[in-house]
Amino acid sequence: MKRVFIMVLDSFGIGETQDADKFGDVGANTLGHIAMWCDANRKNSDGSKKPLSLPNLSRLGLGKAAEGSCGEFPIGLDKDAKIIGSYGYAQELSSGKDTPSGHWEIAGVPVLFDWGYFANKENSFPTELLDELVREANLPGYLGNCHSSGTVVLDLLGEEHIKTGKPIFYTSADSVFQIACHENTFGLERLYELCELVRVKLTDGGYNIGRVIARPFIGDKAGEFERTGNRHDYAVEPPSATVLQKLVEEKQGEVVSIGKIADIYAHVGITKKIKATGIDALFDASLVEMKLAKDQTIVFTNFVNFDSDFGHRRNIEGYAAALEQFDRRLPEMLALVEDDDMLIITADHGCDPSWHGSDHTREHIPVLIYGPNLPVKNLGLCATFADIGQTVAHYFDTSPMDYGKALFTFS
Ligand SMILES: O=P(O)(O)O[C@H]1O[C@H](CO)[C@@H](O)[C@H]1O
Ligand SMILES: [Mn+2]
Ligand SMILES: [Mn+2]
Repeated sequence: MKRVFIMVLDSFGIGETQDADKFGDVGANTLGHIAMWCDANRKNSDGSKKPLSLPNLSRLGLGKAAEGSCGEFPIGLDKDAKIIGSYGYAQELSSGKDTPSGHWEIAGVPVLFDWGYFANKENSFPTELLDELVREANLPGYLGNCHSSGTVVLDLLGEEHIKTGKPIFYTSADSVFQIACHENTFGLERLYELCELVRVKLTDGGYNIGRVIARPFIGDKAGEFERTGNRHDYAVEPPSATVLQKLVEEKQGEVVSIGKIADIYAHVGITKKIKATGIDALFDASLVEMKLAKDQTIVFTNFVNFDSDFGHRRNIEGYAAALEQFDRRLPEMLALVEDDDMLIITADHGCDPSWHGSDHTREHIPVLIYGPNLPVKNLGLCATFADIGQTVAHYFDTSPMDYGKALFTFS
């Protein structure tokens, strides 16, 4: 039975890439800096040090992959862990350090063109586009129109939004048009409709923007607003067939999306979609689908919370605790990996919570691959995230991907 389980820890980078200077990210290291922070700051109740503890990811080779990536073993992780899988680190060929680029490249399709960006920090969106939106969606106006962190912008403009009914438009260093609206006062369906309109305008207008993101929230006043699990991403389609699409079309296989995966691939090459909110719920859903998975199936989960709740929020302590929570549950997942299966634990970019600003960071991703019948070896540097997609293509014996090299041979 052939099954692949891909777990993306969204934003879990393990050290700067060679081209990090182009992104202002020289020195960024999501895992390394979390580990350093824990070693320096975290204490047990008796006052003793409480370093980062990831024993199960360490058994999959995380510490050694990170050491390969940046030259330093993450402080606190177990250097002597008995390694049970293959481990390495990958650099990104894609031009951006965003979620779709990272995921598409993992599935064998790097983004070699340049996305469009709204580069201006203030008055970020073109006036003619905003005017059209106001007219066609019958809006009383808009708020924001700037670069911002999505939680900061709520504290700043959430109350005014409730009072005026004007949606909050904002963007970031990514190729995104984000819209925050109150679920009750503005209405969730109305927010989705507005996003759909913006998606059409951006595509038809040739803006080349990767995603429109609906950011619904609840609460009554600044400091108490909360974003809900009803976030919805409207992505463009990958430029060519991903390994997901090849498995479905060439082998009549199944691809089960858990969390944001379906949205990220614009629903192309996905046969089943499960939504879940929070690391535990995403983990639970992954276990359920792994148990149900038949031959020729990929179960593909995106753990968005590492990025959205901790990376962008620059919350080092929270990121560390979330990693430990994931790690504690990992034995439940390892127990479901059968003889011919392949479990891949990886990431889509970095988002160093110790870094300036609130954007992603250009980093290597970990490539941790486990299966009872697979080799245990150091994979070293993978020249592209697409090595993962090519490995999966070889494993399922689909037509090969244009990018990446298979990390193993399969008989
Ligand atoms: O600050 P929030 O709203 O979480 O936004 C972040 O989430 C977007 C999608 O990952 C990124 O482009 C970044 O802007
Ligand atoms: Mn991401
Ligand atoms: Mn992000």
